Amino acid sequence: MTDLRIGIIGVGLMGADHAERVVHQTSGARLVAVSDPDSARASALADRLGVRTIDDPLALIADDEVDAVIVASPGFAHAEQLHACLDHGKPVLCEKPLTMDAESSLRVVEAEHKLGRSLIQVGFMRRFDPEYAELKKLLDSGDLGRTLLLHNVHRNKTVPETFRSEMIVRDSLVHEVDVTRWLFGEEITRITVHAPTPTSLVANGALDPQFAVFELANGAIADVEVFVNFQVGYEVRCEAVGELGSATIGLGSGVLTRAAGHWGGAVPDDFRQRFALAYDIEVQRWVDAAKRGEIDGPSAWDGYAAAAVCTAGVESLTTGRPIEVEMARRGDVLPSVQP
Ligand SMILES: NC(=O)c1ccc[n+]([C@@H]2O[C@H](COP(=O)([O-])OP(=O)(O)OC[C@H]3O[C@@H](n4cnc5c(N)ncnc54)[C@H](O)[C@@H]3O)[C@@H](O)[C@H]2O)c1
Ligand SMILES: O[C@H]1[C@H](O)[C@@H](O)[C@H](O)[C@@H](O)[C@H]1O
Repeated sequence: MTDLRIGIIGVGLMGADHAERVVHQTSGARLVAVSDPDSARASALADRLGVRTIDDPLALIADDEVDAVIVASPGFAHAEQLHACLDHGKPVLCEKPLTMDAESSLRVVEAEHKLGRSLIQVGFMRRFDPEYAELKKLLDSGDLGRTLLLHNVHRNKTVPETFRSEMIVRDSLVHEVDVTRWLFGEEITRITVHAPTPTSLVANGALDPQFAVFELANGAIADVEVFVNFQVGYEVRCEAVGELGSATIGLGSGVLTRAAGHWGGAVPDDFRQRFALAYDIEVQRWVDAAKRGEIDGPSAWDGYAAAAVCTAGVESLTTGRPIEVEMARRGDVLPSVQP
């Protein structure tokens, strides 16, 4: 079968990483074009990888040589670019978040449903991380009994100055929203986001760290510490507590060294090292599925559900109150899709 010809929109940290992945790691796919308003950045990458630049992202989506699109622009640009992909019938792997709020995400879900084809996969890559996948398998096996609690830690070394309190919910906490829904197979019905004393090391007034509590439809609870200016490095941990035992992932059990009066290992700098394998698997499975006219991963509905929880999360952060999550009923929005 011929290669899937891919165009990438937004080639900052994540888009450039995906570009290298498509060129060097992914079989059955070929990178043909990139687009970024920072034209120097786009040209430098395109020259190095031997592909075209197309200034206007919507022109990249419409381009005849592009079969499928990876959207790695900032979240505020996703809605317009996703609708354009749907209008042109092109499969798209869209980095999280699907869009910045529940309402615009629901419009995307509805537009895709109208087409009658699943064209959108959302970049919730933790579902492809071997440790998370093993945890999911263990919980589904029932060996730990019913899962009652989930404790999560999500720390970034630093984030850009522009990353403010709301972004911590919509762009960072959104990962735990997705893994919680996925691990439990249940919706989050209520969210409370607490803002403890912020770190003094950020000058933009961001409420960082945050501590969120998710209440699920089945009565289970998940908690999340999200701290995006932790200084040390990238840490993502998750402990599930069941009736018969617990399981923890993300302890960084790489090489431990003992030398000169110290022992220890390395902490990755950011997500590109910690989740490298997850991104590789995610992109390969998306390419394989796109060639079959399918998706193989989190759907637009999953992106919408996460956006609905984060919309309530931002309200909780600003009011200090627990907020009920308002989510459309799946059967009303997607009448012809199995529950
Ligand atoms: N799955 C993950 O673990 C992961 C990790 C990092 C980022 N992300 C997601 O990837 C996306 C990009 O994040 P990043 O960290 O690479 O950000 P970044 O700021 O490093 O890069 C964003 C790029 O998009 C370009 N851009 C700005 N406006 C644009 C527009 N309207 N159209 C096209 N390009 C535009 C910028 O010039 C920049 O080059 C976000 O949605 C983010 O949440 C996901
Ligand atoms: O966009 C990034 C990305 O999604 C990372 O995986 C997450 O750890 C960061 O907090 C977020 O800012």
